[in-house]
Amino acid sequence: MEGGVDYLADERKKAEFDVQQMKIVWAGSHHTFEISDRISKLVANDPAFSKDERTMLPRKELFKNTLRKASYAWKRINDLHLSEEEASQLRFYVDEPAFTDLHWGMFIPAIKGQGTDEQQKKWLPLAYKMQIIGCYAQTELGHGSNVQGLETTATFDPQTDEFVIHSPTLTSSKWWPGGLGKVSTHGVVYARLITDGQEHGIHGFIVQLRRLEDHRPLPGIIIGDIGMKFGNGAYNTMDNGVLRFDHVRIPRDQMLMRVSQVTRDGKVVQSDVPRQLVYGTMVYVRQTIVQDASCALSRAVCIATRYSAVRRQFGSHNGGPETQVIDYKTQQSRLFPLLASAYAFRFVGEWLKWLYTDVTQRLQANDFSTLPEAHACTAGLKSLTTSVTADGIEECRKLCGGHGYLCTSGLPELFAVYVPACTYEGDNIVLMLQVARILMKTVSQLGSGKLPVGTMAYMGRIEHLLQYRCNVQKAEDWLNPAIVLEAFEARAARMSVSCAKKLSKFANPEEGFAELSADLVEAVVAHCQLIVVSKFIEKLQQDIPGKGVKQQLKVLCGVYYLFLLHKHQGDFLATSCVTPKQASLANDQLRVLYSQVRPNAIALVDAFNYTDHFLGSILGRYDGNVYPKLYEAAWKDPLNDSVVPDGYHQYIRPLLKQQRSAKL
Ligand SMILES: CCCCCCCC/C=C\CCCCCCC/C=C/C(=O)SCCNC(=O)CCNC(=O)[C@H](O)C(C)(C)COP(=O)(O)OP(=O)(O)OC[C@H]1O[C@@H](n2cnc3c(N)ncnc32)[C@H](O)[C@@H]1OP(=O)(O)O
Ligand SMILES: Cc1cc2nc3c(=O)[nH]c(=O)nc-3n(C[C@H](O)[C@H](O)[C@H](O)COP(=O)(O)OP(=O)(O)OC[C@H]3O[C@@H](n4cnc5c(N)ncnc54)[C@H](O)[C@@H]3O)c2cc1C
Repeated sequence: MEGGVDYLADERKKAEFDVQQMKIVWAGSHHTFEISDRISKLVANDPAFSKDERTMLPRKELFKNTLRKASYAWKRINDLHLSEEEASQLRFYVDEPAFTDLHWGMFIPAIKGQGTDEQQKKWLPLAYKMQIIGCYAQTELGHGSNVQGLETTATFDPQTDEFVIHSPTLTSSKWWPGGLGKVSTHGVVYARLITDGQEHGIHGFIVQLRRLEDHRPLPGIIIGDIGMKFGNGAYNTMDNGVLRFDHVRIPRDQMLMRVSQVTRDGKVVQSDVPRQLVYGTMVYVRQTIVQDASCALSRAVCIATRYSAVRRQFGSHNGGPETQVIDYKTQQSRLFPLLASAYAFRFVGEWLKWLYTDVTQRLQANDFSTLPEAHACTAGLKSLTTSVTADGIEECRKLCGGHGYLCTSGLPELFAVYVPACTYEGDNIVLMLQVARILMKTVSQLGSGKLPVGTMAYMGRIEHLLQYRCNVQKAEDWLNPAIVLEAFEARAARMSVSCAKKLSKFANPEEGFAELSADLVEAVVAHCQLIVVSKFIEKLQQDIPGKGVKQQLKVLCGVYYLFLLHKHQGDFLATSCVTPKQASLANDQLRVLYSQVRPNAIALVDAFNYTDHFLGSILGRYDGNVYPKLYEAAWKDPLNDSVVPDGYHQYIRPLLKQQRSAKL
């Protein structure tokens, strides 16, 4: 509590579980909880990190303010000797998109993943100390999704042992990289490698963009910001940039050479590392985006849940209080599945982080066998979780009625910052189609004796899944995880097999794939939902201490999968995985679970342990003191600086005068 009366105290008393233990489950461990709790408070209590008025600042001031915060954050990180984990928590809780996200989140990982040991030794210490600041310059004006279509060229000049980086067309201008527009001194620039007149595909190059002395662009380089983006404040704190090269020369050893090398005489040598590792940074970031989805969704859900308990509308009896809107079943059926999804994404994000760490360790030992699984899981889950989260934030805004539309609710800015996650790091549909290719390949190999592995292993039981009949007889049967898993597996397998059968009728598989792409995306959604459900169920098999904690998670898990079953009952019925009667029983059980969530709802969002600073929402205040604070905030709007607005004499008075004389 941050002082004063707690208007949600009665709600908190209803909790049937140990909230402190749930906070630890949410954080992942005691250790992460301790760090995130300490650092979030450190940020919240430091006025230099205040977020007030961010949505009202003009772009230049907003950007300068972000620079100030980023530089102050760096000072705090050094003064307090924060570890890497603490530093990244600090940047997270400062909660303002900035060039540092790209420097730490993409530039450094690109060098780590694609640079040789020597290159890492040379560049990483400079980057770690922020003596250089980097961005990830891949997307161009003409191409983003189609990476092979990038036009920037890197032509090897054997005379000088240099690459010549060039933007041959307007559409080859780099366009979008965050941190590029006004800050980065360097970039990992993706370009078409050309040696001896021959093309060798897309590779990354470390290119210095600005002079370290005065920050001016180096000769042959044009850089700027691409302009205002969606929303007030929001992602406009980021300098997404445009960049053009006019025959800019860099030394040969600035091509990232872990995947392929160019020798002194211009020969291209492939190492035994797969080519796809050039895309490795995207796999890394997609994995962090899945973790971030649970943060963004939980944040919106926390706001909507607290406000739904404060807000009362209709239903007063004999002058008593009106009904809290959270008690309306329609409110619960919109809000609680999102609450459950936030927890589900938390656990699948945790698992994905494990998978990524495992793949990285294998890659270091030259074992590339799990790379396709990592690509499929990161691409599919990034798509699924960001789409649900973006829609979920908007649903939370609607759940807060009119006040949700105010900037002071925090929801408009959260939405504006979050929605591009459906596009960056791979457009969600484009990524789903990548997973579809892998799914179809898996189905086509089923007869060959090659057993599917990892998250596709269930396909290995295809005969059984095609014959499966669900044996749910009463609503409570839907609480049995084994029954649920089989139903989700059968649905996903049948949808994939159905697509594969249709595909096989096309003489040209590429044409068939294009024609069936909408159906394929639906099959991929079913496959990805199965992954999330199965990881939630796996989580429940762990030892989870704390009174009532596991029980609450079971309820949320049930809400998550039964909501999906209800929402996608068309899929389940069309594939004969469940009967109409069983679908109806699932919905009956879902209603029972909603009533079990209700008394715990506030405690379940308290378990996210968000400070009021981080939430940035009057509606989501911990103490529920919404109305006086909304009233107070309105008066701080610059429009209320004067009683009579600027422009009155120019525009309003003449209008009123003209109407008066017309009447007379
Ligand atoms: C308010 C809060 C603010 C503060 C928040 C702080 C906390 C934030 C935390 C997290 C958020 C992170 C924020 C990030 C900021 C955003 C920055 C954005 C950056 C970008 O957008 S960078 C640019 C990203 N671009 C893309 O993603 C492009 C998408 N396109 C592609 O990936 C590819 O081109 C393609 C895969 C779609 C197609 O490529 P290509 O034609 O070459 O390939 P195919 O022929 O289809 O496939 C060939 C072969 O390769 C396999 N493959 C493809 N990709 C991969 C991969 N990545 N890894 C491994 N393998 C891959 C594919 O399966 C094929 O295999 P087979 O040959 O069939 O076996
Ligand atoms: C806020 C933000 C930050 C970004 N930061 C960076 C950065 O730091 N560095 C960087 O390099 N890039 C960055 N990007 C660029 C981003 O990665 C691309 O915008 C993204 O990969 C999508 O590519 P695109 O813009 O080419 O979309 P397009 O591919 O042009 O998509 C347009 C439409 O076409 C559809 N489509 C495209 N291809 C297919 C297909 N094969 N089949 C079916 N439908 C298809 C898409 O689904 C979409 O509906 C950023 C973008 C944003 C919005």
